[in-house]
Amino acid sequence: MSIALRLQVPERDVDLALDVAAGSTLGLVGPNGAGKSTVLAALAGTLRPPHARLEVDGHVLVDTATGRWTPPYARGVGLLAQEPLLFPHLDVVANVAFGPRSRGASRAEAERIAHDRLTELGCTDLADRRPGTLSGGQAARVALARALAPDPGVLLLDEPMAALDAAVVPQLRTILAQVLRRRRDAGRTAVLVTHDVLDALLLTDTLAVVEHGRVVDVGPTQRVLEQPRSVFAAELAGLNLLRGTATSPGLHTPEGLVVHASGSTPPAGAPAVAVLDPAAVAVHLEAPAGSPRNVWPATVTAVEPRGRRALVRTDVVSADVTVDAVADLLLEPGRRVHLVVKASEVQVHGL
Ligand SMILES: Nc1ncnc2c1ncn2[C@@H]1O[C@H](COP(=O)(O)OP(=O)(O)OP(=O)(O)O)[C@@H](O)[C@H]1O
Repeated sequence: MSIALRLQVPERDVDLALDVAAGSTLGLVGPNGAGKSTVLAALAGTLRPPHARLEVDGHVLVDTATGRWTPPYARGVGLLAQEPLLFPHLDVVANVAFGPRSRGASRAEAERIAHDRLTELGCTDLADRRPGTLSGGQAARVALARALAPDPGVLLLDEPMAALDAAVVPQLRTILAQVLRRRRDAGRTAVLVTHDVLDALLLTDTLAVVEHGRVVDVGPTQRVLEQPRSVFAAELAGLNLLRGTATSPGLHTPEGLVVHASGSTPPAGAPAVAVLDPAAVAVHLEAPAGSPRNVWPATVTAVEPRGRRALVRTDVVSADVTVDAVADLLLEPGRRVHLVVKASEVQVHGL
């Protein structure tokens, strides 16, 4: 099912358009308060936006210009929220059977569907349990089975793994990837809100970056993460991003930083971003003399240890260095340093 959404919610400063191809999974990423949940609520029908048009599979479900409004239950849209939200007084089968039952399936048919979904997700053994007796990971799988039971054309996933123990996340991610693959083959569509780069890479085909209620970048997930055009996507991918204006050797930032890059660059004067891996950034206390490389004076703002290495954040870009280097150079917030980066490690992309 394809989705075409135009959405304006002025009181939330949301004004955006999103298109999802049939059979694909769109990821939504962005800072807190950017508008991701607002998009899901508009798709699910739990929010009645002042200005919106929503087409699913060519059918107009919402059009505020004509007064058209399709209530949530008639949209063929399923939602998996962060919390499982299972009915505590019903056993697992009855929870999963609830959707098909309320859409008119007989009790036997709804239970058959519920058992099929539980089998698909490897949790038939939970069928007779009450939600209160399930672990977080088990409850998440049952909640997924319940969301899938009515076979929604569009599945909305609102950070489905955010509330889970880190230990069970990889398993649920694998299950979700299998489910989405099967649904994709049937032309079913999904929209996933996440803060996790692995979720984005493993579960989504297309990634949209939402900031301040606007889509600031959208495209194939790998492109959005590897050639980020927004600071948020760069951070998500663990990369540095500098915004500025393209020049013949690279880029100038509004703060006066000169960035030398290699490879093709956009025409001089065009708005552009420079992208570089923190592992390509060396930290020195003195500027190396006569270096043909990028040398940027910077001040350390934070040091984040990560095993044998540490991410040294500065007011310019971050550097990924060994913990030995942190100790030898006495790197700590406030320390003045010089960051050194080869031009061949910097890519400049037009915006
Ligand atoms: N029920 C509501 N009523 C009014 N404003 C809201 C409501 N929910 C969210 N907002 C506002 O709308 C804007 C977008 O919020 P939204 O929850 O959609 O962002 P988000 O990207 O999902 O954030 P998060 O990652 O924190 O969940 C924010 O300014 C928020 O304060």
